[in-house]
Amino acid sequence: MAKEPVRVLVTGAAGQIGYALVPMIARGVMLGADQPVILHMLDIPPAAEALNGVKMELVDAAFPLLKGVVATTDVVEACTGVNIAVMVGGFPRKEGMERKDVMSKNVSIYKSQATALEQHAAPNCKVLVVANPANTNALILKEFAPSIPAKNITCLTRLDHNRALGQISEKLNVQVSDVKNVIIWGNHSSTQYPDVNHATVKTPSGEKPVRELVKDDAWLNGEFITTVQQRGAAIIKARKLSSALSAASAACDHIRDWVLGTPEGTWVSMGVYSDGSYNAPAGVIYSFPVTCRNGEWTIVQGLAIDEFSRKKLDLTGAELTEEKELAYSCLS
Ligand SMILES: NC(=O)c1ccc[n+]([C@@H]2O[C@H](COP(=O)([O-])OP(=O)(O)OC[C@H]3O[C@@H](n4cnc5c(N)ncnc54)[C@H](O)[C@@H]3O)[C@@H](O)[C@H]2O)c1
Ligand SMILES: O=C(O)C[C@H](O)C(=O)O
Repeated sequence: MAKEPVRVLVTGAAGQIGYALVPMIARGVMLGADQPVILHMLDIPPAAEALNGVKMELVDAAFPLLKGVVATTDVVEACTGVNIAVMVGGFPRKEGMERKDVMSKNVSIYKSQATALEQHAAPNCKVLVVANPANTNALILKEFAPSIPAKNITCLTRLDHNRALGQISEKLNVQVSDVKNVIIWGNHSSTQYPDVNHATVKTPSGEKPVRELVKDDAWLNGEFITTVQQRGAAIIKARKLSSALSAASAACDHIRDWVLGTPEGTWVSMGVYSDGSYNAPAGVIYSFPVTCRNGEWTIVQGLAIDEFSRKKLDLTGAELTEEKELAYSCLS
């Protein structure tokens, strides 16, 4: 029997990530090739005409899984009945800006959209915040939508996770799909800590630790980390626009693994509401290694954290605590 359609909201759908993301969702990349979808697309009035153009293209693409399109500038209409909300709407960082610089514009958007989601989304709606500062926008959304369970509100660090996999695969000249279990700890910002201490590569003679294969701790503790931390800025410098196709693809990976589950023996990175695991600050949205099953994520516990990593986990945690304060001061 055919599955019932899932309603997926994309905010900021007339923007660059939106333009890359909606066809991926409509093709089944996010929820599977047998899962019909109804797309809800929200943008602001100045982008209404462009949004309508995206809707026209979705119709023209004749996607078999796409069972309907709602394109609107009305936040209540956009949020009504949605099962999944991908929050991309906001103002992107320009060259020379830190993600924090876009804080005040974006947190107020997330405060008001929290209320609309809380009141109108389907029960158990899963929320992924992409717009920067992603962790803190997600936290504000959580704080102002108290009836949405905290476990349903996440932010995107899968792009950073995928960037780390990509760097290791290039360094070792191996398939990216053979590399797994990197971790992004903390904030989706330049303080994030991409950690390879538990990462492995599938080789003809079994799974081997990344450190053993790379045999270059100076690179792993130096250039590898800064390349991943600064990759967003490098893309902005090269394209004069922030990353879009890789961000859209990572958003699909995030939701797919959350809903359909992570493969056995594999974890992924997700920004989730911190319970203080690994002595990260509790009460902020912090990126952890997680596994997913039956639509729920669980933080992977018991990984050894060395002294080098400890400092980096603390540094990015401190930035999130500071961002939380800054966000509240912007809202007051
Ligand atoms: N977490 C990540 O890994 C990651 C990666 C890339 C980009 N980003 C962030 O994603 C966001 C979107 O990036 P983009 O390149 O698509 O930007 P963009 O400017 O091309 O698109 C953003 C869209 O949001 C719309 N918008 C603005 N305010 C809105 C509101 N209140 N409600 C609904 N829509 C609204 C704009 O009109 C625009 O169409 C930015 O904040 C960017 O920094 C995050
Ligand atoms: O770096 C940015 O501002 C854009 C995005 O967050 C990215 O990581 O590419």
